[in-house]
Amino acid sequence: MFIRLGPSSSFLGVHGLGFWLKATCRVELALLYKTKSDCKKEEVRERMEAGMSELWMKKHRLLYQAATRHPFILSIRDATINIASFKTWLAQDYLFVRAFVPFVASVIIKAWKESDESGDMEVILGGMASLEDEISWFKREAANWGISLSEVLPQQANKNYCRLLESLMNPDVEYTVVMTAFWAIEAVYQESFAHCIEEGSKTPPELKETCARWGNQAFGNYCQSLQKIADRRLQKASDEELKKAEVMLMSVLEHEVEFWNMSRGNV
Ligand SMILES: Cc1ncc(CNC=O)c(N)n1
Repeated sequence: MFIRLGPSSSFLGVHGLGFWLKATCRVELALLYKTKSDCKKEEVRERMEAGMSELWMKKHRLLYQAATRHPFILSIRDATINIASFKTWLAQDYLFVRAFVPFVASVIIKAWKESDESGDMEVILGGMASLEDEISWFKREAANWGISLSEVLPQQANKNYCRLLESLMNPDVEYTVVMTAFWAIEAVYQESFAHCIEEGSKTPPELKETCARWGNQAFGNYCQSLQKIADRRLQKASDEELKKAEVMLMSVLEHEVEFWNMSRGNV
């Protein structure tokens, strides 16, 4: 089902990727909304049954695969990973997760103010609570690998991604749009790392704990809860809000690709 992109694939090359994806995806987006009025019955049914998130994952599958089957992830899975790449990712991700905490806090505020379902709060709060454990884990893991986290500086792709998170904290950004982004951010990690612990993977033992952190079933269930919230909101959303959420999903996926690219040290 998934197209494997080889480690040397020029598709994922840093130069031109963002531009190419943006250009093609904008065209796709224009097509979707142009044809809304003559939308086929099956499409309407699919949208109702599958949920918007699943439909968008199919529609943007190349971008989704680029984010969830990145050469960095494939190199963990086939044990060809260069440990320097892993350390770069670990240190950069620690900084990202610290910026992710205030983002999740802002989602809790929006859930409280805007959500039509009281259960959303508990799901998001659960995610927030596990970030405390995650930050401790990053510190322990960094110490094990001899990384001094206080000396790590964010690379450009990390800064860009954190800037996106910060823009989403703006009270003007709708709950539906931030929930779509939140689900996508978590789902990319879940899908990526679950792939590294699937049967047949050759992930080195010293990296298995990292992969299990996001690839485990409980994190998978949590991602499904986020997806359900996003889909419930998307189903009720206006066309304008839907458009914003779809563009946001694509932006998250692009930022995830760029984030993985950092591990190769060529950004
Ligand atoms: C770049 C990135 N994306 C998603 C996650 C997963 N969320 C929290 O841990 C992460 N750690 N880093």
